[in-house]
Amino acid sequence: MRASQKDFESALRQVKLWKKDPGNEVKLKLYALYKQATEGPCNLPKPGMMDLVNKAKWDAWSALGSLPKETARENYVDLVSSLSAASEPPSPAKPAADGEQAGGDLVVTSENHITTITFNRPAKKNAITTQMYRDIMLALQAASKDDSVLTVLTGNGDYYCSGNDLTNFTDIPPGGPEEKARTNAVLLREFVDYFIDFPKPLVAVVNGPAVGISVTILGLFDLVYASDRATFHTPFSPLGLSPEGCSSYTFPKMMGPSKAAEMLIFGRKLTAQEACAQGLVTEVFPDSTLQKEVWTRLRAYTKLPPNAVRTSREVMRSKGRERLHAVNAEECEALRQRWLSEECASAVLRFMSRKAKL
Ligand SMILES: CCCC/C=C/CC(=O)SCCNC(=O)CCNC(=O)[C@H](O)C(C)(C)COP(=O)(O)OP(=O)(O)OC[C@H]1O[C@@H](n2cnc3c(N)ncnc32)[C@H](O)[C@@H]1OP(=O)(O)O
Repeated sequence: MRASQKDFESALRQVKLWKKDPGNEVKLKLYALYKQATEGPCNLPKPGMMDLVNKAKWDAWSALGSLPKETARENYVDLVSSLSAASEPPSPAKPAADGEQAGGDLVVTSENHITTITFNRPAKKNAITTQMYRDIMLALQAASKDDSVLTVLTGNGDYYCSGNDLTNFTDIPPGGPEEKARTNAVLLREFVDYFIDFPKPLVAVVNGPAVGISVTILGLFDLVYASDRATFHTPFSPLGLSPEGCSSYTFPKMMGPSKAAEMLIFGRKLTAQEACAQGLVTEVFPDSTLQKEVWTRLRAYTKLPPNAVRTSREVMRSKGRERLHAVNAEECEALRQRWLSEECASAVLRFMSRKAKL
């Protein structure tokens, strides 16, 4: 059945009522279909390379070619109705009370003296959004004060985490790319500082492939247990980026400068066994037994005298903390500049256009 002008207007009103941001990809599709339905094919000049947002919008609209206005209107109505019918948006993450589970892109649970923070965006391979960085910091703040002995980070689905959500870079504020780069650098520095200063043992249960920042911060963890399906990938150079999470310091210290260079400069992806041999991973488990073996072990660790555990950790960590803060500051400044580079802009556009399924 063809969508009428009334259906189209009703879909436009419906979009305004959505409580949850549908994400940049959906917004781009809606934008393109709206423009095509109301103005016809795109005949605007192509925006400059660094004007990421307008360039992405232009690409999405232009990709519709000579699609008739009526078909665009119909596709818009169909898209809105399919999205409106989809499941209710999850609630935002919050630090949980004992045993409580919060839904959303981040799930925080606290049970048996273990606080677990789970990346919960499996459809996006658990890519970390700006909100998730903030929610992780809130969760760490709460976990540092609760009665847990250990804090665990893990992922839901086939990935542990695909790193920074690359669409973070498309939402340019009024101050332009410079302001975006500055606020990202502040956010990143604060985020990594939370891991440097966290007072209790941090454990990663790496259930699948890990990319980018989810790999680099592992150098700040006490234990890293990985599935034999996990891989460890830091593709910074291809993205026009440079290392973060203090990895420029922790990785060479842990695996030697040359192995660290292979990962951090040349983007070599490590298997779980290789990462274990390099000291990044504590132990590798068959995927089928990972959960059972790891959680049994962690529960046993929580029975250890908690003050002794904290004291041992503090004496192991305190000496390097100041250095780590300095490294973090330096890495964030380098990244602030990288984010403004054409190399980085092209890489993000490449990723976005790969995904433009309009
Ligand atoms: C402000 C602080 C900044 C800190 C900076 C940190 C630096 C980094 O973390 S750099 C690393 C950034 N991450 C990446 O480069 C990974 C990009 N993703 C991929 O290469 C691939 O998606 C994958 C290898 C992880 C998985 O490939 P696969 O073919 O199996 O699945 P896809 O169809 O590509 O992905 C499914 C779905 O997930 C979306 N997605 C995956 N990763 C990201 C991401 N990092 N950012 C945003 N979205 C991501 C992907 O677009 C797909 O979505 P759709 O199904 O809607 O198309």
